[in-house]
Amino acid sequence: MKGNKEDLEAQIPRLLEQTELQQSPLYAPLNELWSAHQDLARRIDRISHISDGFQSMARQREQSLTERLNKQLRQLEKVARISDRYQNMMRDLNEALREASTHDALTGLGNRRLLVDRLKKEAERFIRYQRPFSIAMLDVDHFKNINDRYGHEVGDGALIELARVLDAEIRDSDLCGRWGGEEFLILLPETGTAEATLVMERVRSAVERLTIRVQDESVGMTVSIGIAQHSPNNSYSDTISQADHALLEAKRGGRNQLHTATAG
Ligand SMILES: Nc1nc2c(ncn2[C@@H]2O[C@H](COP(=O)(O)OP(=O)(O)OP(=O)(O)O)[C@@H](O)[C@H]2O)c(=O)[nH]1
Repeated sequence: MKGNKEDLEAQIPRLLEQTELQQSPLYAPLNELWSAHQDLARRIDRISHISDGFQSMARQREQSLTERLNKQLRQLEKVARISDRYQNMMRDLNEALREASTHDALTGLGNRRLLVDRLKKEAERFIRYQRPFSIAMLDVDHFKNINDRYGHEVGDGALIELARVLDAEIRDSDLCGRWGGEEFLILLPETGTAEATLVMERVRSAVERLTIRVQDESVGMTVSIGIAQHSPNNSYSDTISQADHALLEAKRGGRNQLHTATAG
């Protein structure tokens, strides 16, 4: 069919050019038919051109839409990554803030706020279940001398070492925190005076054995300790006061010793 069409398209113009055929009655209708055919072919050509253009435009639009979507997707992924990182940072920051608000920066032990919090809970437990607990107040003897003689930095180092020993000597269920300066508080849950005295004597003796090296010198320290058992009708701060008074007695008694508050 294709071959025939090509033949005809070559043949007809050739026939129409032959002057001797122009006399034929078929000449005029053939000429007219040929012009109409050519007109139609030109129009079909134009339409297919337009359609091609339209298709490539649609393809381009489709491509640029895909590109735009991919770009947006990449941006969203980036935002999600940043948001993940931001959330992790916030979590770490919260954790650091929580740690800073409940722990002492120098020794790493719990601070006064954490101790008070635990003391309140222990006092509530006492009211509900009558579970005994004791408090030991501990103060470094003549600590000022260490600072004055070796400097504040050595004093800081001594407090860090002391905190390590205190923490190592108590039980997991006990809580040792820095009450302030060179004063520490140890909370002993489920513990009456007799048992608290045994634990704290162990602590006192461990501190006595502790020495810190300052150049060629070995520097030692001792602690005085006041113990009080929480009792009915007392608030937790009453018990702290009793332990404080007992500590004062231990200092008065010559330091490096324990004193236990009388019940009441
Ligand atoms: N290096 C250092 N020293 C501290 C810190 N907190 C408190 N001190 C010092 O601890 C010393 C406490 O001195 P005092 O209250 O006179 O008591 P002390 O010398 O321990 O004597 P007694 O308690 O009576 O045995 C002061 O010199 C404070 O400056 C600290 O974080 N680092």
